[in-house]
Amino acid sequence: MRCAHTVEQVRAAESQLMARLPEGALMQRAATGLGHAVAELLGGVYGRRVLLLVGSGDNGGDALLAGAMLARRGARVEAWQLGERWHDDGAAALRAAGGRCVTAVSATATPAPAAGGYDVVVDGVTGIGGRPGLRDAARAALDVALAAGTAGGRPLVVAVDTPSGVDVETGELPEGADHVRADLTVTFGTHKPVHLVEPGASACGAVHLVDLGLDLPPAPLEALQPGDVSALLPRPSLEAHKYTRGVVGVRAGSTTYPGAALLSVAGAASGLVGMVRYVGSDAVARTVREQHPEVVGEGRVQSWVVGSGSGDDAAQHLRQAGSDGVPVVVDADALAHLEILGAAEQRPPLVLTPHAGELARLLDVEREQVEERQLHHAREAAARFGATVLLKGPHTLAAAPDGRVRVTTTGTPWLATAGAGDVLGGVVGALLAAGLEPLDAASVGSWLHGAAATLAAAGGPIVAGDVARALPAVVRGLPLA
Ligand SMILES: NC(=O)C1=CN([C@@H]2O[C@H](COP(=O)(O)OP(=O)(O)OC[C@H]3O[C@@H](n4cnc5c(N)ncnc54)[C@H](O)[C@@H]3O)[C@@H](O)[C@H]2O)[C@@H](O)CC1
Ligand SMILES: [K+]
Repeated sequence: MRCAHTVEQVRAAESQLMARLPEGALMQRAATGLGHAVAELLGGVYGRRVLLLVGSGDNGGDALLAGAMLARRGARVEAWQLGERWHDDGAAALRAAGGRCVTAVSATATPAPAAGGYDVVVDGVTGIGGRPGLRDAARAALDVALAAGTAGGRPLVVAVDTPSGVDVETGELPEGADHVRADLTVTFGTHKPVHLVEPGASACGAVHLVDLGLDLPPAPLEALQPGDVSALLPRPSLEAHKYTRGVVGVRAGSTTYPGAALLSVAGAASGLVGMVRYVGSDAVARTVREQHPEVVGEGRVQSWVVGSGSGDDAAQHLRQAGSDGVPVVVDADALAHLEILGAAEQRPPLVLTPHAGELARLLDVEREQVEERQLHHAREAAARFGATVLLKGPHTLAAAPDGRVRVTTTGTPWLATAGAGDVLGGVVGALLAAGLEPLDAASVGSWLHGAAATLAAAGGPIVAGDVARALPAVVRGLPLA
């Protein structure tokens, strides 16, 4: 599991560990990891040109100590002091190693870059102690530094802990203000939300975690890894029969949108449960069975998938599904009718699967607000509706009512195609029927769906049905649990 902790949790764990270590040992651990990561990125150290942008806190201290390590190994290292003060021991170490320190850098007094430019700019302006946005001195220094590439092109950018200027706790970008965009972010101890949550995650580039040996509490934000998915995936036991594996019911599609029925069923019928039932008009049910002969009609189920392409029938389907008391995936047209299910405490467990526009309507905000503050709005909706919310997008979030969130890191931009959401709803419904808790079903379903899309796409275009067809191969390729 990739875990992201809050700044408060990180600080508590760091102070516990610091109390047991000699002074400065923890920062030295961080700086050593940072120095190695920069060396690896550059493919060597000797003769490389390194510029450190150094703020007033310990983030800058990390940069200075890593710079000293690189200077000792033959890099030409320069540090620009962007705050009124900086980490004195770090600056002394850099000087002792032969590095150059430029103090009192301001927006109006930005130094001329070294002749020949820089291979790498290390952003040590702010880390977990920073407020969102870049101050003028940092912005001006960054502009000058990024323009000072070598003959090989613009310098690479390595962010220390977090790209300065982004909101560490939420992954939000400061409105109207600037932030660093890194090629590589080297973080310490654990991930922070910005490393996993968009739009900030994209500003991190690749993320490298340096272990500090922190003793951390459970994380409020996680990203499943292949081994986690494998461990959570329901697998048939030796004694299994079709009913013990779970039965999922699909109430989706209509004569106007028969494709939604076919794709929801395709997701549900990708082999993760013992049986799939379809409930809808006779004409659509016939089409479904022509393409999926294994699908049967109405009867007992362990979960429902409701709403995609249901049109005017969505409310009625949701009421009927909700009256069974089994978990329900509420998608598309059904999202507008949640009140039909009564008060939160009377409802069966729900997984809502909105995209940003649908979630905006549910919360009565603008779509842009949801896109800019995805973590906030996913959590807000999960708490307000007492449901697991799968906010679909380039980096889908699964939020539980208790505040836990999982980020989906699989997927490909080719997945932005009509009907892909219908397949996802079917997969999540199947996992609910197979016995997973709503947060597990939503996050595992989304992970498998993204991985199936990547596998099917293989770098090229796909349609939604390809995702469902690739799903068994993704399951086969999971590491052994
Ligand atoms: N606490 C620890 O034990 C460890 C901390 N480490 C490093 O220390 C960092 C945290 O250090 P700090 O708590 O000193 O905080 P930071 O260095 O992240 O930033 C705080 C400083 O930046 C200034 N600042 C805040 N917002 C700013 C902005 N928008 N623009 C410019 N300056 C701004 C503040 O006035 C303050 O001086 C971590 O991110 C990590 O890099 C590591 O060395 C590992 C150990
Ligand atoms: K930084």
